[in-house]
Amino acid sequence: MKGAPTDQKWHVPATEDSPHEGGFRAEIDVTVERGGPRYGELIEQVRTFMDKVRYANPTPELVDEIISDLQEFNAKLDTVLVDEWTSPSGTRIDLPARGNITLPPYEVVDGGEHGVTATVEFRPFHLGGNGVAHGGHVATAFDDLGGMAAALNVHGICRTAYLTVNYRSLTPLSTPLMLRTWVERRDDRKLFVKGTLHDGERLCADLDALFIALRRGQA
Ligand SMILES: CCCCCCCC(=O)SCCNC(=O)CCNC(=O)[C@H](O)C(C)(C)COP(=O)(O)OP(=O)(O)OC[C@H]1O[C@@H](n2cnc3c(N)ncnc32)[C@H](O)[C@@H]1OP(=O)(O)O
Repeated sequence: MKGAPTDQKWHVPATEDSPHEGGFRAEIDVTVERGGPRYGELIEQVRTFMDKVRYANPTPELVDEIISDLQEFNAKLDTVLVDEWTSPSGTRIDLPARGNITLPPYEVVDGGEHGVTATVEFRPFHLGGNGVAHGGHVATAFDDLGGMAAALNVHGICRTAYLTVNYRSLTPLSTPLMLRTWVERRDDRKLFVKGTLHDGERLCADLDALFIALRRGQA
């Protein structure tokens, strides 16, 4: 179990009356095959690159060289672009944060209708200032894992209506932290979600959020 609970039914096949038009796809094609066995290493290299860029002070010559290398990489990827529904970044549930490069890497250790428990590690590039995590990245982790708790509770797609993060103490970088989210109350399509982020015993932040279960075909 890494980017999502693997004992849940993620692959939802489309039926005749649920065409792939408008709203979320009727068929969410979850597979751990796309991108191949080393796709996770690619994502990890991208994250490491962002860590280095955040802290490097390159010479103008090195900047020229890296731009040229990146242009080559981007041209290679241009030949294999697909839509969001079939890109491995975001659907590889076997990888930290489902292989989604935009998320702080987390690993789900438990997840179901009762809520989600995950370890999350903010990377050096998630720096806010003075050596600790940027509050926006903390909110991103809460949004994704709060949304996952809501989705597992209703067995459907949910969108964030509001998300309040209380920053209780500093959130360290490069440290395994424990993030928990759970649905405290459900009122029809409204899911009131709570969450906590701990560094050991210390509470770094907590969450109070509302997620709305989407109607069929809703964007
Ligand atoms: C596993 C991966 C998980 C990933 C999770 C990531 C989640 C995200 O980041 S989603 C992106 C950020 N969110 C958005 O862009 C949402 C933008 N907003 C919207 O699309 C809509 O406003 C949406 C869907 C939230 C609600 O719209 P809609 O479905 O028409 O519901 P609507 O009728 O307005 O509201 C439903 C109920 O919620 C209440 N509600 C809606 N928004 C709010 C709010 N901000 N505060 C309080 N109550 C609210 C309404 O009052 C209503 O209550 P009641 O049923 O008691 O009258």
